[in-house]
Amino acid sequence: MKFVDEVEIRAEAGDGGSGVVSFRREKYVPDGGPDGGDGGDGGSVYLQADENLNTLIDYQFERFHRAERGTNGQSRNCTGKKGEDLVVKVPVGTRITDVDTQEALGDLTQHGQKIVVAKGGFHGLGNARFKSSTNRAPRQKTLGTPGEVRNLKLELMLLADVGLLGLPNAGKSTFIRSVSAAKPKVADYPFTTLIPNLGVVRPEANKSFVIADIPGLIEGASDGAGLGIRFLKHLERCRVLLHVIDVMPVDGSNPVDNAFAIINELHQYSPKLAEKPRWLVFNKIDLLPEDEAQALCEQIAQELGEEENVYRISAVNKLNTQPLIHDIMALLDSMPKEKFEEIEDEEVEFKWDTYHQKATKNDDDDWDDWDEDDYDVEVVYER
Ligand SMILES: Nc1nc2c(ncn2[C@@H]2O[C@H](COP(=O)(O)OP(=O)(O)OP(=O)(O)O)[C@@H](O)[C@H]2O)c(=O)[nH]1
Repeated sequence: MKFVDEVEIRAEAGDGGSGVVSFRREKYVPDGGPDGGDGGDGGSVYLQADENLNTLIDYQFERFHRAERGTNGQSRNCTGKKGEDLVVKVPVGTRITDVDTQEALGDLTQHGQKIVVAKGGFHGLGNARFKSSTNRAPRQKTLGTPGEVRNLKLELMLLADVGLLGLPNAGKSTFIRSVSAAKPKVADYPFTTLIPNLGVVRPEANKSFVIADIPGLIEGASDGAGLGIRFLKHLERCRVLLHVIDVMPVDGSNPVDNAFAIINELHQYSPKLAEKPRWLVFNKIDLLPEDEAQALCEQIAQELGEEENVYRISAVNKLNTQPLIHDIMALLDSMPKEKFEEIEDEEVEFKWDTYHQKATKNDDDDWDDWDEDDYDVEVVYER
């Protein structure tokens, strides 16, 4: 299972500076020779892995990355200045592909690893370079070459940092929509149409985390069918759970009973997930006057035996959501980072159950003439 963060950027290296034509002119030196200097090389664009980043989201807002061009040469044999390189930081695990040629340029798998994605142009030559015994006053020079320009696709496998729990209708999707800055792509879902809701939350520039709904926790996913187990394996690596509780369920049910139902299900479903830090998020507090909402949430939290890390929000109105996401970011920053390793897909066992031979073949038949129509092959696979 993969959550893929994907962005396209454009990397433009600097052009090389051109060489110049110039001659030495000094008093009392009548025929000063050529002194036109070379240009400077253009700067290149590099991508470098940085373990402090964990999504590519910043590059959705910042697509163009240009390195400096080299300056032209000058008289008195002065060489132009080399254009400054540009180093673009990306998270460890980023895969880079050239969009136009589909060429894979590489994977950045270690902190600090750096690759050049657009090479700076080469400098042009000044006329001093063309001086020879036969041509003492050359008027030749060359131009700098253009810097490389590439459209790049950056892809990153994401881990969900935060898992959302809650009954249907508690407001999980609304919450993800209201706090997220982008939606990563969900790839690889061959067996299901049940797509988890995902969002990248970006409390400030260069800081982000991934939040994921836990779909089907209640509706029988514990039988292990399809997505349930695979998704759960992925989520077992999230670092905090948010338990979203509807303070005013439309069906008139009791929020405490509802919360206990989720907690029980969680323990049954995945003891590993049940051990994660779990914060209570009371949602839809806009439906009640403030003091009533506060009293009700305190009472429910008390009945659940959870006094710490309790939040009251209205996902629809984005009320109090900012302090919550800042606290999550602070918690995640304080925890050690998990490295991404792709979780192996559940094995599908192929069982060749029936293999009927229709035609009778003699041992001396030529097996190269094997024709699959001669056989009635049935494949049964069991999960
Ligand atoms: N008044 C109010 N309504 C809300 C709030 N948050 C969500 N809702 C409403 O509650 C309903 C359910 O919200 P969803 O976000 O779809 O809930 P969900 O938990 O994702 O539900 P499932 O997708 O069924 O799991 C929608 O009609 C929302 O508009 C809120 O803060 N205040």
